Amino acid sequence: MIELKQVTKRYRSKKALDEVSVTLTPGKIYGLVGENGSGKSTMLKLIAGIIYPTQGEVVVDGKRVDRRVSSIVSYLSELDEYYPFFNVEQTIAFYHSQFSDFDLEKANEMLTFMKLDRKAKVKELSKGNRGRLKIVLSLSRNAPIIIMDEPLSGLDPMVRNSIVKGLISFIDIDKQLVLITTHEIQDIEIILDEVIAIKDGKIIGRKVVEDLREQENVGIVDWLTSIYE
Ligand SMILES: Nc1ncnc2c1ncn2[C@@H]1O[C@H](COP(=O)(O)OP(=O)(O)OP(=O)(O)O)[C@@H](O)[C@H]1O
Repeated sequence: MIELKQVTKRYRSKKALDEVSVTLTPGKIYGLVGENGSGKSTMLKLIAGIIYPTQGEVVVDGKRVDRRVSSIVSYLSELDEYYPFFNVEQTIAFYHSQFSDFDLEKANEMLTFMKLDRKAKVKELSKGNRGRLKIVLSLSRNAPIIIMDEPLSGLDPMVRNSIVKGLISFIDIDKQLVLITTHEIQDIEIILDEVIAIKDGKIIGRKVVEDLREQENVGIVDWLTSIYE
């Protein structure tokens, strides 16, 4: 479970999150959406314990986050954070050595699914293939919480669909809580349980995706357009 309690985060004079309170429960895939600079990455970094709130508290699985919580949170950052001279196989082996919950068998299945060349040097991979490798690394962990910052950015529109289908088959939805930020809302809509909209550091709406479809007969983009106006 993830709880943000009245969380404000300031970077010098800039308020990136403004008294945000939200509770996310296991067994669901959440989408966090909002314009550039609305505070999405800040929220993910607070949950991962990479940065800390200016006010309020972040609680993950019952514990106040006061340091990096990499043992329970698998965090896929927006940035490329691996050793460029390693090849794909060596990168997988490195992650396996770092995280006790890293599932080598799952990683190998995902590499095959993503059609990644195990011998290719990371620095020589295309942006799209680096994106695929990042997804493999983060989903290969049997961590209770998976947070992914823009997992589809840089991926070709033609392959996004198959990657999204892959995401769902490699997430253990009975046990894991997944939080994804994305601008590619339409591509990811199919796998989301709930969507949370953020604007200027405040949560301005939250919906169960099935309710939007069944009760309001609209998709996420229609709903976002209506609340952002
Ligand atoms: N390290 C930092 N120092 C100063 N300001 C920052 C820092 N990181 C983020 N900000 C500012 O905080 C606000 C929220 O940034 P954040 O990266 O959380 O937004 P975002 O919703 O993830 O944006 P994007 O969709 O562009 O990735 C922005 O105005 C950004 O410029």
